Amino acid sequence: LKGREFQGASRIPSEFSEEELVAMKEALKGAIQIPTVSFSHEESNFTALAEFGEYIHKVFPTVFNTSFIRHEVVGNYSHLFTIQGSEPSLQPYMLMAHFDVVPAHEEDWEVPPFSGLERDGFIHGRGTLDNKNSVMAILQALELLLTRNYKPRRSFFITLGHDEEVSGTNGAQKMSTLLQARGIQLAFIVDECGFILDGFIPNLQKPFAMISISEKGAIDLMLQVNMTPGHSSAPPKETSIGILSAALSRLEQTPMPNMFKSGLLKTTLQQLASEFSFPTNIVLRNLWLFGPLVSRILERNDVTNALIRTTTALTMYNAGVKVNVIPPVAKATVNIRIHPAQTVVEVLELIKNIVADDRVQFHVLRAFDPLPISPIDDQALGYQMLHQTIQSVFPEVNIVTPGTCIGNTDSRHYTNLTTGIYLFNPVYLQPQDFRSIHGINEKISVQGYQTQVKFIFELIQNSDTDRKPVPHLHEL
Ligand SMILES: CCCCCCCC/C=C\CCCCCCCC(=O)N[C@@H](CCCCN)C(=O)O
Ligand SMILES: [Zn+2]
Ligand SMILES: [Zn+2]
Repeated sequence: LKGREFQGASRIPSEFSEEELVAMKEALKGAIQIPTVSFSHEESNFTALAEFGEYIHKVFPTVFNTSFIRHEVVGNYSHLFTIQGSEPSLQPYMLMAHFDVVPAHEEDWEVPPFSGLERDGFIHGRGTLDNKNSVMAILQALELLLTRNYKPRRSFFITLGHDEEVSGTNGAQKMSTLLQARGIQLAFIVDECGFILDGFIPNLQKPFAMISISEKGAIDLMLQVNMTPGHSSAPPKETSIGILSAALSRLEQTPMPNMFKSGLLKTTLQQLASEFSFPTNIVLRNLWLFGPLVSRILERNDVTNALIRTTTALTMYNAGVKVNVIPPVAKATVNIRIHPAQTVVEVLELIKNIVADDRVQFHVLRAFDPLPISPIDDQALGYQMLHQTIQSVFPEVNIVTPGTCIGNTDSRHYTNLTTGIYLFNPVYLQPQDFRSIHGINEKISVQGYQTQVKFIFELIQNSDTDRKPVPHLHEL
């Protein structure tokens, strides 16, 4: 299946001049230098968000001056591009990314987080993986295609959110509402989260591509205990702090059920079996027998544990007004990430049973179910387009597997427009890179970024196909 070649249109090779390669990385560096930080729902660096809009106008002039591309600013800072294809019968698709970033504490970094400095072949800074790399790579690939006189057959949208890190309610949610009002239905969406994973599984030497086809749900839950205040010189047997702490400790010490049996990680491991030598390959091929053993091993690692169960993180605690006053109220907030095989209602019930104390009140601050699981069969255009493009751009990657995003992305605001949501950032990710996302020393290799541009350049052309995807060989 080769997109444009099948249509008789000549395919534009993904080859870039030295000058273009340099311009690519310089454009990303400039984007990193704009501190588009989302601090909270109320507080963002609005000046930087506006500056980012001016910046993309400057570095991608062709995108903004092409007759078949419509650009709109939504929610003051987010960007919606409608790229009109020549074949209206082909259902459009959408490429997504976000350009807000989480804060960075400069002192902890080896290289200033908003410097975009290039060192040892890497571009350093907040947003180089999450997710300005995608914002810039999408626009860059389109700019390069347009300068080669590309005109798509299949229409597509590009949405660039400005508030993903604080829920996407002003950006993605508004763009979704706007597209819905226009009657748009999408063949598929591609957003951040999956990667080419390298070094996440012990004894697996080779990298593999994981396309997330669902993402976990979430609950922000506030627990509160009210008690009568009084003098600390004659304390009661139990205080609000003690009762709440005991409840929180029970939550931390009682893991949610292991859902390995009904999760996607099982499929991933079965697909990876052939990459291992004896006896791991036999174990992974026979998970009906070795499943309990394997899932116990997966529980030991924080990332794989997050993939097999709902997790409960104690993130905020507040109590006490003065050292000699028994506090009237203690509050804590727990951030829960729901496994795709469970729901908000089920998890809340489990939480209440674990806490098992009527003095603890529960206030749900925000909750949403996991995303539905997107199809990956031979007719699933989005999955097949990504699969095909991975095979051509990363020929060294043998295995492409579906997975679950353990975080949340803006894509969850678009479930009204499509059933095919695929989360894949075409970049190599090692465990230390994973820790740099929202952590310190986030960076991307220059070559990795240039390959990401190439990937999108090819993905856009591949998506021009009007054929149903042909069956591919399964790894199983
Ligand atoms: C055997 C397989 C091993 C798999 C290893 C998986 C490695 C995980 C790879 C990537 C995960 C990166 C997650 C980044 C996307 C998350 C985006 C994010 O941080 N979103 C925020 C949204 C906040 C919205 C407001 N509350 C979040 O989830 O907190
Ligand atoms: Zn992100
Ligand atoms: Zn993030």
